Amino acid sequence: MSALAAARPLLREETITVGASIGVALSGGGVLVVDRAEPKYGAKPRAWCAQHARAANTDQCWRGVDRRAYVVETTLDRAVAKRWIAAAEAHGWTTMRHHRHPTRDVPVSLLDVGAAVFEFLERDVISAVAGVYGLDAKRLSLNDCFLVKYDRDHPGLETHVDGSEYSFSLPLNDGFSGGGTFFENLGSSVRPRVGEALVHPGDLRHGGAPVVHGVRYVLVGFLRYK
Ligand SMILES: O=C(O)CCC(=O)C(=O)O
Ligand SMILES: [Fe+2]
Repeated sequence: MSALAAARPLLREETITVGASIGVALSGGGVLVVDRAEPKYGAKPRAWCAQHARAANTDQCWRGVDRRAYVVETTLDRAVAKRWIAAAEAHGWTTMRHHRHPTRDVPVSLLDVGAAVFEFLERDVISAVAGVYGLDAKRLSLNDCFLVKYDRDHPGLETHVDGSEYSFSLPLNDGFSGGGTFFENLGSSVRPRVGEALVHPGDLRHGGAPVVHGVRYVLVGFLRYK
């Protein structure tokens, strides 16, 4: 089944051409961009890179990668992201949950805003992962989901693989320098905008690039596919 057909139940059947890629209007209002180019060097149109992977090294990344990461648009806006950050700050953080690669985080399930976050993820992010990778959305389940805070005390996260089939991360703020998600195979970091989600196979080696100034908040989730 094609990526688009697999994602159809959650999509309006409108397609928008973005270079050689196809953007599909999500029922929630976002646009899912599905790259249809062959994963070979030079195949990706510049316009797509410029629009959807702006902060990455657009000449090198997203090309020649077998199992690629994607940036997709969501309906998350800054005001909502700010509420999620405030809820996490009100709750407090721990570094005890991820033993091998400790982040300073807090599980979304412990936050006041938990239900709204899960609804949003189901509607916008899990459906996008299914669409991008050609999966059955009903077989994707959220295994862990947490907010991470990076600052001078915890500037980044070493390169690693997640114990997930697919992972996603959504930036919740800007106004910091450095940061972003580093991908070993790209040799560079991707810094999506607030409102975009970065999605990738869990075993694509990546890390949290060190924040140089300011604070970076991200929402991270691990998906199982059964
Ligand atoms: O900070 C990031 O962008 C990556 C976080 C991450 O890889 C993780 O929490 O497993
Ligand atoms: Fe990770």
